[in-house]
Amino acid sequence: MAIIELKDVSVTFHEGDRTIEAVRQVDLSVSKGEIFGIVGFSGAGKSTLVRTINLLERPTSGQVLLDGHDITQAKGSALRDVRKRIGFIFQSFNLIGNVSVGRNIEFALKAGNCPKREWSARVAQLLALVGLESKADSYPSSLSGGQQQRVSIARALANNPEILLCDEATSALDLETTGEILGLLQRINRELGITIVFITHQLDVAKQIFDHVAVMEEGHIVEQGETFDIFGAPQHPTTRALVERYLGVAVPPQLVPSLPDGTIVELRYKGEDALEPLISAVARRYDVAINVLHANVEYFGAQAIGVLLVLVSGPDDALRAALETLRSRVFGFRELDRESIGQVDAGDSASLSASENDKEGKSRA
Ligand SMILES: Nc1ncnc2c1ncn2[C@@H]1O[C@H](COP(=O)(O)OP(=O)(O)OP(=O)(O)O)[C@@H](O)[C@H]1O
Repeated sequence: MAIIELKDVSVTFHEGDRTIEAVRQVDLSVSKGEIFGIVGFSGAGKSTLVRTINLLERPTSGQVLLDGHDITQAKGSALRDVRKRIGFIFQSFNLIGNVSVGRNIEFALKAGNCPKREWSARVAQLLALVGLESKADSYPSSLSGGQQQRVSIARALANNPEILLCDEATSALDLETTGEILGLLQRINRELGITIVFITHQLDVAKQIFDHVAVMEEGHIVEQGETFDIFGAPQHPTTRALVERYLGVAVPPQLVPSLPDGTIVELRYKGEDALEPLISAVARRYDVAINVLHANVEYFGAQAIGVLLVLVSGPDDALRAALETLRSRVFGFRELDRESIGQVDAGDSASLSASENDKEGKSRA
């Protein structure tokens, strides 16, 4: 059952003479209890879209539904109720620096009308949940980034929300701490049944925890579905760029001129399919040479996706027949242009990361 539905949602900003269509006609449905991810280029509209869910941003048109109820125009106590049902965590933690960790959480309890006599027990319970039992009296500045994000998670859960929105919640953290925070969020999702909507530009995050994913570009959702399907067989160029960069199928440019004649093909396959026997069988049957240039296997949840870059060479007819057989036996098949293969990685990685420069550029725009 859908806990969040966005129907034909658009958000338009006006800055002087400029009109910015940050979100365009988005339809989205998030099921109760899942972890739903939104990925895309910097400036694609991800944050704006997610902010419409708790009405931090009002849609210019379209509807936001929570549990089937239209909340788009919620005001006053109805709006407070919506906000209570939805927790929010950010990349920058947003803790109040001059009060203790415990007080940070108490502010949220107060805002949610929790009786004062229950505060101290609730703070202890929340800090235990995030593994920071001993930190109630510490100040945020004395904590590591990962610990600060744990506090912000505890604060976001103070009023027992049904939904947790995470905006680049791990982007400021190192790899190990990211893994710990993702583990905590997964536990919160499973044990407390909290639905999570998570924005990220980090495919590593997406592949570890998303059940479903939506890919955004220029305000539109260009592709959405089960994470494994979307990343395993990406259809849209933006998704392909994300996946190609992540799976690292590019060949170093300096190697390209030295490759023998032939066709370079990217084969994508489900992890359990063994490709080696297929490759040797095809090579033997058509008397062509098949050289593996690059191989990679990545796990998306429990499922693996393999990518193999091969160079197939031989007489024209045999080559065509061999390629057709390979095409019919894998679930992703793409002939690559020699000129472009060596360049895929660098260009995409620069443009896909939500770097500080991107953000500064955006705020100047
Ligand atoms: N309050 C605002 N006023 C004007 N323009 C805005 C506002 N908020 C966002 N925008 C613009 O809307 C577009 C989408 O921004 P948004 O922050 O939603 O993208 P994003 O995909 O989350 O990017 P990032 O990953 O860099 O955070 C951008 O062009 C941005 O400059």
